[in-house]
Amino acid sequence: MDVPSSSPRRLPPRNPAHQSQSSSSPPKHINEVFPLAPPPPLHTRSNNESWNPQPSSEEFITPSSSPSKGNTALVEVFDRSLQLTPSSSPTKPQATPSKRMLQAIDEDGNGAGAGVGRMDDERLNRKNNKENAPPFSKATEVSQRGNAGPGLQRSHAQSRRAYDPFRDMTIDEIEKLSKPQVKRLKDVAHLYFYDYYYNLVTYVHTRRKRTEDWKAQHENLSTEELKPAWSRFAGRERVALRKRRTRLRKGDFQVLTQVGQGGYGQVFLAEHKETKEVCALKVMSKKLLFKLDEIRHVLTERDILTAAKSDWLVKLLYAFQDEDSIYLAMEYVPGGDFRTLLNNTGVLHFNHARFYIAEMFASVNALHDLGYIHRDLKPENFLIDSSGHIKLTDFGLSAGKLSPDRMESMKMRLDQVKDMDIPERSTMERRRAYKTLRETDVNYAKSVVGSPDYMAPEVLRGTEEYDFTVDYWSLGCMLYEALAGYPPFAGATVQETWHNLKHWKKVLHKPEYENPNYYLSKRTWDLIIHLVAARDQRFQDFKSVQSHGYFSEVNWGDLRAKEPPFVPELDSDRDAGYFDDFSNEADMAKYKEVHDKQNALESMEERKDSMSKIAFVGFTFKYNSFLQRLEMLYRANSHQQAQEAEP
Ligand SMILES: Nc1ncnc2c1ncn2[C@@H]1O[C@H](COP(=O)(O)OP(=O)(O)OP(=O)(O)O)[C@@H](O)[C@H]1O
Repeated sequence: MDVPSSSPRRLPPRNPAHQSQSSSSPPKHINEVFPLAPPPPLHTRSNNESWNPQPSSEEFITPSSSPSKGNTALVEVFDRSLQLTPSSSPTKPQATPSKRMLQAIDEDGNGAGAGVGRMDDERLNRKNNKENAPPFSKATEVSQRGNAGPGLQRSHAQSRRAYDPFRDMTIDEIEKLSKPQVKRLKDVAHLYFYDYYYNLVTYVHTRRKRTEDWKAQHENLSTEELKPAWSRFAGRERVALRKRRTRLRKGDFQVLTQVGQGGYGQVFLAEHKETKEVCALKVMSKKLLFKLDEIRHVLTERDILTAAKSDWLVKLLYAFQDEDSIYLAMEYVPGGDFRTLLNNTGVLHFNHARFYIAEMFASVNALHDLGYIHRDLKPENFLIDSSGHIKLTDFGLSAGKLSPDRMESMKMRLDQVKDMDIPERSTMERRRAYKTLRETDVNYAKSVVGSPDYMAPEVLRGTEEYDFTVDYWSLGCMLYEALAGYPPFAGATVQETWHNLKHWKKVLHKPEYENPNYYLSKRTWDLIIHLVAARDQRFQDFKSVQSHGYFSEVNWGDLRAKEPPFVPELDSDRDAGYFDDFSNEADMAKYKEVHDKQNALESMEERKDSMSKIAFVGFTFKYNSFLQRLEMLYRANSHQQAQEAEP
């Protein structure tokens, strides 16, 4: 057996083949898998259609030039637009450029200097009105008419109280509205409009601010000096405008290397070509998702990633799609996963195991706080960040139920092994058998059905209701593995593992060690048997876990401040040395079953009818902290409205 190491900073071996990745030399095989797109075509438009330094009609929605005031005003704008309540006429702020400056700009008749055309106010207004048409037309119309009908004339507070969204609906319609899919689309629509308004308002605000700053900085220049400076400024603005109009595509990312292979696609280390932002880009084939009936799961994963504001959960930077694939660009977590750490260390020192299991509980609790159950936790889902702390990823199965195919397959396996004759095995035998199984059965870890080692029996059986404590079971199995060197139900073959799970009560034993210096303390075993336990014997909540004696040395309020046992040694933020080398045949062999299954599915006849665009509505996302704050404000606001409306 491996002797647990107590050296605090011994690092698991790295993968020298793909350490620091540079964007200039992507490995050849990656370009074959993921051909680099040509540079985006330059945006072409007429000379006249360029940025105009004059305040435009769309600026009326910028009530203040001070950012903090602007934010409050923004919420009011959203509030107003959502309520369709007329407010006092929006004021049109007057930018007051210095006379000399305007003179200098206007002198050549083209406004913004050589090469930069100028759109006259009227055309710009027309263009802006067109751009703003859908969300603003109603509100503008209302405020211009000054007579919005009895409902819309009420005061702000009155209209809030009197608003009943179900007023004119039939029972059928109300029922439809209560369905989860419809609720999700409603949330997506909300977010869409927030995003729309946020973009619109901040764009105008920052554009005005930039112009004002520029004017303030150039106040003392002579007329001759002003013209070229203005021309340069206008050029930069044109670039900013162009950028604003482009949608994210896979060609915007330079793939550096592959870092992961999942059941539905690959994960790449990638870099945004323009901003140089590094991310983990998860690419999933739409065809495969349809065929595996996994769309709901991927949408949930995107929803969770979007909602994740915790340091314990991997953050989503962007989500986008094209005809064939969907893309999740997540923060890149460079220290590899907990499986690699376990493989490299064998058995963990008891203090190190405590550190990791406490962090794993904290991350799983962050997911539970969002209202989701993971259901399929395994060491591969826990990533180690650059500081050595844990982050949870892969929320694909947190959608409610496993796919019917997978449930069927699991039930079949449980049924097949029920009468198997398994010899009694000692801890040592089981530890050795597990090691051999992992080493020889290269597909063990990546089986498409999933290795059942960590799954709670009620999830495997699929016949009864279950709750978030199924994740406690999985964490208990991981703690057992970290201390024993094998998960509690691991057998010498996969069938034996299924058999052990079926008879888990009989199979669960306290591990023994060859080295007499090692043993499981009473409190450690007590914790494990309250995690790997029947539903009614298991811990019922996170508080009970936290207050168990095993964690008495753990400061739950400040986990991330504690120095981790291992801190990855990274050459740069593009270092992929802690992940498998996907250009190495031996490393790739363990993904063979996944690839074969994916290829077989890909070549099956397509169900074009179901590949409808509607399935992925609301997938697109761009990380935006302000937007998230706004969403929270909106929720708080709705809550307040609901309370006000109560009799
Ligand atoms: N944000 C990230 N940073 C670094 N590596 C990552 C990141 N996300 C995923 N990976 C790597 O990619 C692997 C596969 O990712 P993930 O588990 O999300 O894919 P999946 O298709 O959902 O897998 P599964 O079939 O297990 O559900 C992970 O085990 C990990 O090694």
